[in-house]
Amino acid sequence: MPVQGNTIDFDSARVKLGHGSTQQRRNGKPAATFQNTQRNLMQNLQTSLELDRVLQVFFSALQDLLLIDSLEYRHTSVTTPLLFGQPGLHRCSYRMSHAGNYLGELQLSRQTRFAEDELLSIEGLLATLMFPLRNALLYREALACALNDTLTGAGNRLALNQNLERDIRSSKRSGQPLSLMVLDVDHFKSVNDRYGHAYGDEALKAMVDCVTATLRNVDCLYRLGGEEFVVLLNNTDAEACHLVAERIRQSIEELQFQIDGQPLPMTASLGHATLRSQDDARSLLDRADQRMYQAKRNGRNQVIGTE
Ligand SMILES: Nc1nc2c(ncn2[C@@H]2O[C@H](COP(=O)(O)OP(=O)(O)OP(=O)(O)O)[C@@H](O)[C@H]2O)c(=O)[nH]1
Repeated sequence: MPVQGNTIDFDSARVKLGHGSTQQRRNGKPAATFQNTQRNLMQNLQTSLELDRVLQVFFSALQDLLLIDSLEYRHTSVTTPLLFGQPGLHRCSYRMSHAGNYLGELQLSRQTRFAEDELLSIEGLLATLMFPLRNALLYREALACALNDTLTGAGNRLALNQNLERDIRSSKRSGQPLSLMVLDVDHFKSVNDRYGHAYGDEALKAMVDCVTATLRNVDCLYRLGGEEFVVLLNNTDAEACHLVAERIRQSIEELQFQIDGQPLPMTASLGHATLRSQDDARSLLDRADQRMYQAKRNGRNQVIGTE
């Protein structure tokens, strides 16, 4: 597939912007088209800090000016590339950076080859995208910091509160079941006491990786605090939740975590609960929590899902 590649540092792109704006004449379109597009783009890009939205606005503006079939955006912080439109045969791609900061890779495509003056237009508009894109990436990063536990990368309590409220509303509206489980690592104090806090941290991270690997992409793990975690399972009834909880319990038991080459056996106790019509976030969490304590009292390393 033919690719016209470019590395674009936005400082130099801004120089090209002046050049491009005087030369924009495509298929008989008046020069004002580029300037109008750019002016509209400037205004519309101010309306959102969401990366998806910013790129969608940019894609629409490009399509106003040029024939473009698709836009694909990749960045190390974005797990799945963001794709708008249907990819065509010919592509031009840009690796974007500003003041030494990597801003991602953007690829445009269509069925016919891009002409030089079109590439100039694209670069001119890319310069307009620079600050909104940088701000959207910073916003994303700030959100991730605000909503994730810094040690383990699991969601934090704020994220749990937000998502649980949202999921309860959606479950009550749709009638789809919603379950959650509370997980607490067993005898974790003895890990810290025996090996030190730093190794305790490593053990917690390994446990979180293990639980995450056991979950579907749509299921989320949150750290309530200390060695206590919550897993939120949408569209999941009590029976299915029990199976998932049992799978998690087993995978933690089988986790081959080592400290200085020595195996460190780890287990966890889990309690789960499924949303009832009269439940709110507090009562649902409390019920799962009580069952987790029941599992502790029963001897730990087990799952309890009914009273
Ligand atoms: N390394 C590390 N330890 C933590 C962290 N947060 C909490 N802890 C420790 O986790 C331990 C929890 O101890 P307890 O509440 O007594 O529970 P436990 O020893 O796991 O015993 P049971 O829950 O009854 O099975 C304490 O030693 C805390 O210091 C953390 O971020 N890192």
